[in-house]
Amino acid sequence: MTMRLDYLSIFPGYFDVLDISLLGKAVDNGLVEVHAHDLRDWTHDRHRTVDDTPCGGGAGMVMKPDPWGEAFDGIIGIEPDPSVHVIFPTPSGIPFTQSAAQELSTVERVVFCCGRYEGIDHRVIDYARTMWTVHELSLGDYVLNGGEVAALAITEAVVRLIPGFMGNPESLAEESFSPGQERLLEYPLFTRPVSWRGMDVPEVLMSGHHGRIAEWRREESLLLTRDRRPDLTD
Ligand SMILES: NC(=O)c1ccno1
Repeated sequence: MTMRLDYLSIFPGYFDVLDISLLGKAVDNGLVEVHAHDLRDWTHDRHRTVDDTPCGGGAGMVMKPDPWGEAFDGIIGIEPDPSVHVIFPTPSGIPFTQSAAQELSTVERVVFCCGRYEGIDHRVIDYARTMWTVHELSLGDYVLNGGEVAALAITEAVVRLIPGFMGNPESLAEESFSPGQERLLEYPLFTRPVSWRGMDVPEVLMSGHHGRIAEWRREESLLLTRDRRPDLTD
């Protein structure tokens, strides 16, 4: 399966980075197909206007619905299709989690709608919900200047889970938040040299005793999770 990823933004250049590293390799080996679009290509005035003042007053500008609607028509189509997943990165979205990344890694088409200014006219989201499967997703309780960086983060979290993307799928099994990890944070990692600036790799990790190593790692994960993310252990 090839996953098609579309990005709608007034700064499509943000997505040039997807040609680099593993994501670039995923494109080269046909796992993903990436299309970045400039929302202004669906405007019709000299200034290629995409925003206007908010109805009801308030600071800043709101993204007009018209360019979004025409871009949807051109990029996705005018027929409803729930197999298309449309993502609006927004601080008011539901928290984006590893399980959401896992679910999205199995779909064939994802369209990212990257808002700017104060946000997108809500009718755009309401319209999208009548046509496709919509996700309003938040990376965390903070505000970015737009959805582009969040779209890149979500892309990386999703694409790396596509079968065939990671050279060694085993490396996914023990990461933080991996399925079967009981929502535990990953244990501390070490490699050679065994001694570095007066600090040594924990002896148990050099013992070759797999049972003890597994026990040490689980204990470290439990301690780390309890300390940093007690919410995960509820
Ligand atoms: N917190 C977020 O995910 C976000 C997306 C756009 N601005 O903030």
